[in-house]
Amino acid sequence: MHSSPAVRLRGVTKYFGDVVALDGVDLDIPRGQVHGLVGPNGAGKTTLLGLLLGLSVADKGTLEIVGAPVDRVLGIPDGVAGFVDGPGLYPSLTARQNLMALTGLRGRKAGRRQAADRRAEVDRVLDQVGLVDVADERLRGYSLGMRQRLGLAAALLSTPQLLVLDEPSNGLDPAGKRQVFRVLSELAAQGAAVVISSHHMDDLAALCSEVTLLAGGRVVFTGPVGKLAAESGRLDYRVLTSDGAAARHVALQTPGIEVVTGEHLLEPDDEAFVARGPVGAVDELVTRIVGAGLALRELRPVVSPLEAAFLSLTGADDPTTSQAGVR
Ligand SMILES: Nc1ncnc2c1ncn2[C@@H]1O[C@H](COP(=O)(O)OP(=O)(O)OP(=O)(O)O)[C@@H](O)[C@H]1O
Repeated sequence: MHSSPAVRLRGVTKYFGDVVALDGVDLDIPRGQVHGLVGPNGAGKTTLLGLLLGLSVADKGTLEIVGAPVDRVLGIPDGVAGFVDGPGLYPSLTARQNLMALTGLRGRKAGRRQAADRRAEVDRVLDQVGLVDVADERLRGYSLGMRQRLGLAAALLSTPQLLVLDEPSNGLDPAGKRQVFRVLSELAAQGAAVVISSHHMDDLAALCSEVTLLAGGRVVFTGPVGKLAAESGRLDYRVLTSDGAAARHVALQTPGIEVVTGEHLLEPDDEAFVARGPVGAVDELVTRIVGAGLALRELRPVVSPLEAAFLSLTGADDPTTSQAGVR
């Protein structure tokens, strides 16, 4: 077993001209987990992924990947695979030809390998990502989701200890997403670290054991998803009862509960209302509604706990902006 984390950053700073894209980032990402990077636009997520992939170098600080210090030179560190801005593959070749070409390149580095071994490896990764049936079609005709899967297959060829992906579910249908998530989870279960960046809170909640929240180039939070959700002081719940007016009155009398108004939060003529408060106050509200002889027909978070934490920690949790999370 390896004791070093998959990623260790200390004081990492990256400038683009006057812009500070990363500002003194300290971060440890353990092996054996899918780790999510989340944050508003321009937070520094892609910049961080680029450093892990050796696409750029830090201006200050130190970076260690799978136990080895990263020098200030461009180039993908040993044991790392992945891509940002889409996988760089040849559109005029088939999926299988692309992957064979990649194993050929690697073969040159690691000594010649038998063509049969390479073919078996290519078949293995094609099967993992569900592209066997279309493996002999040219990429030119591939959809975005198929290209994403092929990019993942290419990354898996090297059995990475650190896999880095930007929005891995882009373009994937629900079945494709499930398959890709299973592959990522299996890789993590085998001891690798998988670092993904995403704006999709549902995906992050489903896939990641830990997340790092970046804002303005700084780490605002890093740790288990459950802990992040708990940091969100207040949650918004849609409350539907047998008597909207009476329940609203009960809510207004319940300590810690605020009734959030705003047409954007509800359907027109909706009997429901939105109650905002910490979990304990919402518990009390439910008890009071039932105690008042009203039937509670629905109680559901308006945004997921992860999204609520994101909004609160990045300072975007006023009612106007939280409507972005309302479906
Ligand atoms: N090549 C570049 N040249 C100049 N500025 C850059 C460059 N790359 C990133 N930046 C700037 O650095 C900051 C961080 O950008 P980055 O792309 O890392 O954010 P992000 O969190 O990935 O955002 P998004 O969610 O929009 O993809 C932004 O202010 C961005 O404009």
